[in-house]
Amino acid sequence: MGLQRVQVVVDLPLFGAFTYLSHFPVSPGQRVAVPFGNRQLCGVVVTGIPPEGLPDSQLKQVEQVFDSLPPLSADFLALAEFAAAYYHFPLGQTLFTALPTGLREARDITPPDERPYGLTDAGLAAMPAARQRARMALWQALGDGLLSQQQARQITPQAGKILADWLAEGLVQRLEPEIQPLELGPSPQLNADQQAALDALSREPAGFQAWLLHGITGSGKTEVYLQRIALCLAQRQQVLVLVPEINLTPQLIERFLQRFPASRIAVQHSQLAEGERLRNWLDAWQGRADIIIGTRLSVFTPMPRLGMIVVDEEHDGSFKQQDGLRYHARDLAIWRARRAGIPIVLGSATPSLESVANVEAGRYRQLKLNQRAHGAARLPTVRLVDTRRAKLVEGLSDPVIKALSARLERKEMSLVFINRRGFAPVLACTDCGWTSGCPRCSTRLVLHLLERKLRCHHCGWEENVPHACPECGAPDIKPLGEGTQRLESALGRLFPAARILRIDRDTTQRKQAWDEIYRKVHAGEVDMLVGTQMLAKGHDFGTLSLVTVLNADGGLYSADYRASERLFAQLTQVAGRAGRADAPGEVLVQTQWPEHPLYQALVAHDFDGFAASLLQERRQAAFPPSVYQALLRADAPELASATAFLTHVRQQVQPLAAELLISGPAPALMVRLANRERAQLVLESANRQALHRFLDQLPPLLDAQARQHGRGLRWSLDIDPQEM
Ligand SMILES: Nc1ncnc2c1ncn2[C@@H]1O[C@H](COP(=O)(O)OP(=O)(O)OP(=O)(O)O)[C@@H](O)[C@H]1O
Ligand SMILES: [Zn+2]
Repeated sequence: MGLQRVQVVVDLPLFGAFTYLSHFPVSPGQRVAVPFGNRQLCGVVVTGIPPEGLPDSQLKQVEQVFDSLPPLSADFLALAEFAAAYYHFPLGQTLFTALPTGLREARDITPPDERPYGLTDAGLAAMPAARQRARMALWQALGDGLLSQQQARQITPQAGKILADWLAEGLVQRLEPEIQPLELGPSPQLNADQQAALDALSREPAGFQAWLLHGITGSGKTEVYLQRIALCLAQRQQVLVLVPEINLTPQLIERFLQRFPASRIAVQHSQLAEGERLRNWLDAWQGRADIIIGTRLSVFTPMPRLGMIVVDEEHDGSFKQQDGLRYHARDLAIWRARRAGIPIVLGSATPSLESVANVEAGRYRQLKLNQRAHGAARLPTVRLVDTRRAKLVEGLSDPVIKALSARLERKEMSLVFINRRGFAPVLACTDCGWTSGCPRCSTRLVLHLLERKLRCHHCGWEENVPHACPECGAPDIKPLGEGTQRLESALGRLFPAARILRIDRDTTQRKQAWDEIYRKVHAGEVDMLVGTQMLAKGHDFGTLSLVTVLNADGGLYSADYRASERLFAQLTQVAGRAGRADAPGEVLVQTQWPEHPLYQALVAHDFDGFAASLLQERRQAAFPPSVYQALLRADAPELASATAFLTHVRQQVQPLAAELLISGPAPALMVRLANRERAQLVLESANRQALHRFLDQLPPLLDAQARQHGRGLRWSLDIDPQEM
């Protein structure tokens, strides 16, 4: 075999592949060790024709081929190539993001051979002497059927050594494991909506189809997934289930284990120990795992027998990665399902407007679950408490205090929800309801208290903070959504006897935190749960009968045009924790704007109406999903350099930007982060192809421009950005 030229990518921020010579036969997807500068790096061979021209003498050579594992599959490479192209990110870094850490290093990985042992004909005839107890026991057990390494070790601790000897002597052989017949744990009788959804999902001929399973909170969406997954497993297909970070609870995994006791379920998330993540990844790739449940990064897990993808809580923000490869796992999952020719089910009680628009456009088909699944459970009654005229004690209105005491007396659990999430502060007049809007964009101006400025984070408009309301002249204008931190201790003072459990990022850091929370809740050791948005996700707390929401208004008039979509989803989800069992649920929302359409829709449980009006607004204002956006971010030690860089870029690219609208530079919502200051350009177009054709040309140009602006400057592109 002579020298072969191959294209290799490495884990560095460099676009394009590098050409190497190889003495070894290699194919795309093979991991190799290559010299790079004065280091040795792990590389992955990719498809693509090496450029002509360079003489062999100028090329370096592949130093090693890691061939204990087969090359990465064509499907895996294709997904990475698509992600790199779509997110305009270097292919090398994209590929390495998609790999588990163990495979990112320049070393060979030998997967454990998990095939069981069986006796050969020679082995069958070679009965050990009776005094060799261990050998005899093992030989007899093998006579009854195949044994895994682990089962053999349970028979005798010397099994490893004995089996290795016998393998060398040809007395045993390693065989493909027997396929376990599918076993199903007990499942409830589906209600009519669930059955109709399952029938629709099962009736379709094989092939790609995106489904939106839109079911109210507690309507039994998970049950529909489980029963549809059973059909895949019965056909020996693998299933990928993507869930938001916070929903990957032991309870969820337990539910899968109980339903599919004989199937192999592997978990993938970033907190998993490196070894376990690699093992699970290999199990998926080599077809041993039947079900992969994981967070966004598991969308890349190679699965040769993939038969269906489920994306639970598809609206959840954690599916979008916010740094490095800024991918959206739901969107990549759709691409993957299309390429594989399989169905994908997106589930939510509050689908994203993107998905609602895709249903309208006929790209997705919608299935609805309109009733709660559990026996007599109903959606909770939602009431608004007008706080404009009410007297508040420690931020709590009289109806809220009364409702909390009533639950305490009845020994039912309540949830007090505080929205601490940083909705950027917007000024509002408490008299007439005026809020600080941008004169040039349909967004709100953000209050920067230190500089006493109002700024638009879309176009960069800036003005001084007014002393009185520009609309009605009242002096009482103040930022929305302030002051809730002290709530927990306030509740403690108001209800000294109550057992209060606070749930937020701090209290759920530890690994077992959620287990402990569930244990306490289900043991009846909690009267009031106090918490932030983490509580709004798909938890099932059983006996919860009251939810109170104290300071949601901040999200109503936020500078971020997605804020009302998020707020509605969040309130619907948190309200949905109430009344899931037999006790009817009640939700009280304190607000200064009870007339606001968002709250009216919440009271009426009218997701469809509210989503339609939001979509209408987005179309009028030309915001996503009616246009496609990309953000060009720059950061530097000082805002001025980031802004100057973007101004130059803008001047330079303007002639290329037909069919595009470029806005900015504007400071980012959070200007200062980790001692760097950030600004951005918004690039948008109603034509996705035009936007991407434009973006294709950007990286080299940005690199060149950045070099002129000195070392301190960094840029990044965010395609379909979720945070402005
Ligand atoms: N057909 C059914 N009959 C009785 N109980 C059911 C049925 N389907 C689901 N359940 C139960 O109802 C509860 C809610 O179901 P599930 O968790 O599947 O709903 P969900 O729609 O995924 O909920 P959410 O999105 O609000 O978290 C669970 O306790 C589940 O076991
Ligand atoms: Zn503006």
